[in-house]
Amino acid sequence: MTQIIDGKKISKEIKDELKEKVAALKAEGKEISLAVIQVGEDPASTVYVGNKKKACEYIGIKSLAYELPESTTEEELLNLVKELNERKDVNGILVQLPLPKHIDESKVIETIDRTKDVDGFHPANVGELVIGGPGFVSCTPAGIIELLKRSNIEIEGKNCVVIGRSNIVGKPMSLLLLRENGTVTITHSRTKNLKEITKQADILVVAIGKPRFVTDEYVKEGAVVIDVGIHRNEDNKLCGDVDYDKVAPLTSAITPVPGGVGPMTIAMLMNNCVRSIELQ
Ligand SMILES: Nc1nc2c(c(=O)[nH]1)N[C@@H](CN(C=O)c1ccc(C(=O)N[C@@H](CCC(=O)O)C(=O)O)cc1)CN2
Repeated sequence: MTQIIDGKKISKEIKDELKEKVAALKAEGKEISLAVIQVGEDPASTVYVGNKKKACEYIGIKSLAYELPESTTEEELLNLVKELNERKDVNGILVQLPLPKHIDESKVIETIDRTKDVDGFHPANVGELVIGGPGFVSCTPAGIIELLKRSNIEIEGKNCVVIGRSNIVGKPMSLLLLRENGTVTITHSRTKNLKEITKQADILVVAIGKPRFVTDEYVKEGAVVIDVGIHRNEDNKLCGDVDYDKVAPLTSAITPVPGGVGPMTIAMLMNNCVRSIELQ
C-alpha cells in the first residue's frame, strides 16, 4: 500500500519541538529574531512570507518584516542587508526569492552575513555542505531528508535520482542524499534517456519546475517519490511536478502537493533560526 507522506503533520511536529526549545532559550534570557525582506508584491511570495511570519509567531521567534516596493534599487537592498548584518538583535536574515529582475540575487545572497544566512544560500554555507561542515543547509532539501527520516524511509545504499540542478534544491539535495550514504544521480532538462535513469531510482526527487512532468513511465514499482514542484493550474488548484494520480499507485511512498514538501521548507527555516543562536 502507498504511504502518503504528510508534510503538514511532520512540519507541525517539528514546529512543536522548536517551540519548546525556544521557550527554554527564552528562560535563559535568549531571544531569537528573524528579519524577513520581500521586494515587490509577487502574490506567491506574499503567501510564503506570511506563512513564515505565522510560523515565527507560533514558535516564539520575533519577526521583523521589511516590505519594500518593486522599485527598490539593488544598492538600497544591499544597504538594508548590511545594516541588518551589523545588528546584534537580529539573528537571521531572509530575502524572499525571486527578486525583481533589476536586482542581482547572487550579490544580495553573498552580502548576507553567513552566520545569519538561515536560508543556507550563501556560498560559504554551500561550501560547508560540500565538505560536511556545520553551516546552514537550504531549507527545502533539508526538509526532504527530515521527511524521509521521520517516515522511516532508509536512504543508505539506495539509488537516489534527483531531477533538477538548481542551487536552492537540486544541488544541495544531491549532496544531502550523498551525506546519508545514498548512491546519487543528478539529472536535468538536458539529460538523455531520462526515463531509463529515473526508472532505476529507489528514491526519486523531482524538482524540474514543469507541472505533472513525471508520469508512471518514469517510475519503478515500489519507488519513493518526492515532489518539490508547486504550480497553480487554470482552476486555481495546486499541482506538483509529478502526475500524482498516475504515479501514486505505483509507489511505496509519495509526497502530495500541497501538503508535502512545501510546509517542511518553513519548518526547516524555523530550525535554522534556532540554530543561528548556536552558530553566532
Ligand atoms: N528566500 C527564499 N525564497 C524562496 C524559497 C526559500 O526557501 N527561501 N523557497 C521557495 C518558496 N517557499 C519559501 O520561501 C515556499 C514554497 C512553498 C511553501 C508551501 O508551504 N507550500 C504549500 C502550498 C502553499 C500555497 O497555497 O501556495 C504546500 O506545498 O503545501 C512554503 C514555502 C521560493 N522562494
